[in-house]
Amino acid sequence: MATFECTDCGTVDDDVPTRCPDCAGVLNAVYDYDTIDLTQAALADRDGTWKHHELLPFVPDGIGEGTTPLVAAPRLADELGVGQVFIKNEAHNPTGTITDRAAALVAAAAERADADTLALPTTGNGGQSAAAYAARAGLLSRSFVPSRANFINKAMINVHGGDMRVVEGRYDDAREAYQTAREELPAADEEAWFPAGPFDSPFRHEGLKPLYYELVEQLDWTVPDAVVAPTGHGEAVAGLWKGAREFESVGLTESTPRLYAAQPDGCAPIVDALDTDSDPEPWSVPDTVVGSLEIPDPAGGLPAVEAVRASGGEGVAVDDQDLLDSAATVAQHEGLEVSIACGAAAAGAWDLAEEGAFDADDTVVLVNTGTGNKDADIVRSRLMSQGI
Ligand SMILES: N[C@@H](CCOP(=O)(O)O)C(=O)O
Repeated sequence: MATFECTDCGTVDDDVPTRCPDCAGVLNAVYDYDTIDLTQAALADRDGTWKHHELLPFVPDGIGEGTTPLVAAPRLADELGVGQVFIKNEAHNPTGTITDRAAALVAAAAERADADTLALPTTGNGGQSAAAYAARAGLLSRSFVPSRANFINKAMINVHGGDMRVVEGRYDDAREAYQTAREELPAADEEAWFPAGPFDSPFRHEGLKPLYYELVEQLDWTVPDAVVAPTGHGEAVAGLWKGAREFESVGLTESTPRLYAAQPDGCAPIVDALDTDSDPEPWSVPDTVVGSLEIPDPAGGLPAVEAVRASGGEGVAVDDQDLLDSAATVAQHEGLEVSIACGAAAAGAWDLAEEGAFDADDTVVLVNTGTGNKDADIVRSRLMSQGI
């Protein structure tokens, strides 16, 4: 059974909370790991991404999220000069993105809280996921989306029946519009809107940690040496680290991987904090082609920085041109259509390899956060500008 602990003041709540009732800090689900009896053999007999139910607050119904392929990338391994590279391919989620994992648990939490609406500011993917999972649960979704968001995200929010407010500008403009709308809600409606944005509740980052559980089992219970994850709000990195610590706590593994947070250099507050050994500061002029990673003031900046630091990894910031080229290289060398966010992880892995961050026998996992289809026009434009 989970209780929820504030990462700022330590207050514990055992209801279905969103932020800390005392200080509005970020909450984390905590479990009594000493009482959890999980073995590799027992897990081999279970199916599905939510099979580690002892390590979850509850199990959502789901629509096929998770259990995504871990695909070997031998040419990348050669190019990086490491033992093995794998790509955890989150493109296989129902709406083609890692955020489906988060939305599945958030929708289940909203039902338990008797809310009727998932409400969030989003760069696009989170809104599409929320719209899909809200539809499945018979809830409404209200997404506040910047005008620059991906066409497919916006179209599919509509197709799922979600309410969408397109806000002129970038993610911070959408977030401001969301906050204003929340503040203007009549008191009677406040409870109806379940906050479904990153770190607005303990459930989104909690929903991401099975990604780590899966990849360890897919590697035949070997802990990878390094995981490189595209990083915006820090949800994926925080979820990966929590999963890694938990598997170690319950005795399923004996070590944890080094985590590397990859961000575009046009918006890299988490990498900057890691490089300067400080807390994340809002990025003043965000400007990157990767809309889903253009998060100047990440909701999970501190948890992400702490996770990367504790893991022994580091941050890596990459140029837009390099990350687009890297997404195309993964498509051309490994046949996988990855998001341009994953292009940041791939470009980051090349930079990390060059600086000697990996050993020759390392197993390195890159997280592909979503389908390349949503970004096809951007990568294609880059290739055309090179005359390809
Ligand atoms: N959500 C992003 C990728 C990962 O970002 P983070 O917010 O979990 O750090 C996406 O949709 O591409």
